[in-house]
Amino acid sequence: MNKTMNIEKMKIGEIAKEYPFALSFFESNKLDIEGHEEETFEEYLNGFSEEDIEEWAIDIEKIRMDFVEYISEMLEFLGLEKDDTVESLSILAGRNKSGEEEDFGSLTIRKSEIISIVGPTGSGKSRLLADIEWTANKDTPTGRTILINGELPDRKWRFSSSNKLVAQLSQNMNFVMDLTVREFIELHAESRMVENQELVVERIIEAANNLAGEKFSLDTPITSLSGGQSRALMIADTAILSTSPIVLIDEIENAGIDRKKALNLLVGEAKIVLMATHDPSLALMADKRIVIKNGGIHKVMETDDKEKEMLSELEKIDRIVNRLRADLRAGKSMENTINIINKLK
Ligand SMILES: Nc1ncnc2c1ncn2[C@@H]1O[C@H](COP(=O)(O)OP(=O)(O)OP(=O)(O)O)[C@@H](O)[C@H]1O
Repeated sequence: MNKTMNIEKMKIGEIAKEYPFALSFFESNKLDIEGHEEETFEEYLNGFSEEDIEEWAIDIEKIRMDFVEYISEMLEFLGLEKDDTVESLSILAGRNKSGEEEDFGSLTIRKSEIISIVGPTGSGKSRLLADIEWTANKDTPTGRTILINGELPDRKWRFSSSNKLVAQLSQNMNFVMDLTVREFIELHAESRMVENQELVVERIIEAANNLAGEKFSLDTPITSLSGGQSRALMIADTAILSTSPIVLIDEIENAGIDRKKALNLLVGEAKIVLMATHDPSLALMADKRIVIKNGGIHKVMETDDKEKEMLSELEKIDRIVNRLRADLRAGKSMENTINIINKLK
């Protein structure tokens, strides 16, 4: 459906919120909309007196038509007229580091699928994530192409900041801004135009503290968060605030947070999730894994039933290692945990 059809029936305040670029139309036409937020654009135009119209040589009918056309052109330019749902993401083969063609042809990942990316250090896992983030079109070192819903993606995904295709969680999380945790979350919530900000802030801090070992508060300056805490904050923030249909995760393992909880939080909704990992349990939580070798996609493997069965065993081992880590961090002897392990044998 054409979204501009009802624009004249929308209140000016709503227009400004939904189509921020409309403000530059009002400005360039010297239309002062302040205080008229509750009126529709039609009512606003009808509100001009005969004297105003004469004095300012306002052509009401022309402004009305120009406005509808402007909004419609902007929406088309930004690609917002189309349906936004991302059903699938496809990777079309490029070349490995030696310049040889990748031979997997193409790989299509559908909504709600989790894909892990594995391979030796330096093999090109982050490069693949970067290709997806940039929606590569043979314009990255790998020569790969990324399709969304089977087509070359729209321009809007590269340019829009509030409507991003991809939410990226990377290894390095260096905050330089002088903000408290609360201010940081509020800033994000504002830019995403969420309603009920206070509730969202509370949910994010709660989820973040649920992932991080050492708790932090809303008044903590973000620059004094530890690596694990800032990672936990970013994960909770992305999971709860981000509307991006694709989530890319570069190594959650070394962050000192509960990785499995983090993954569950991120995967909660119908999203496409790709994560680079060296961790067997995380890799087994994925439906498929992409094996990278020498910069190229070497093969794509399904997680088979035998491996899935192993997952619960692996989780037991992880729990023991986590316990030992907690002992270690708290300055306790690890003997107690070791005794428990021995009893389980
Ligand atoms: N197909 C390719 N063609 C050319 N350069 C590539 C290709 N794939 C990866 N590279 C380059 O190789 C380098 C290492 O890749 P990358 O950082 O993606 O490795 P990684 O697997 O993520 O490593 P780590 O496990 O250490 O994080 C990067 O500079 C990347 O741009």
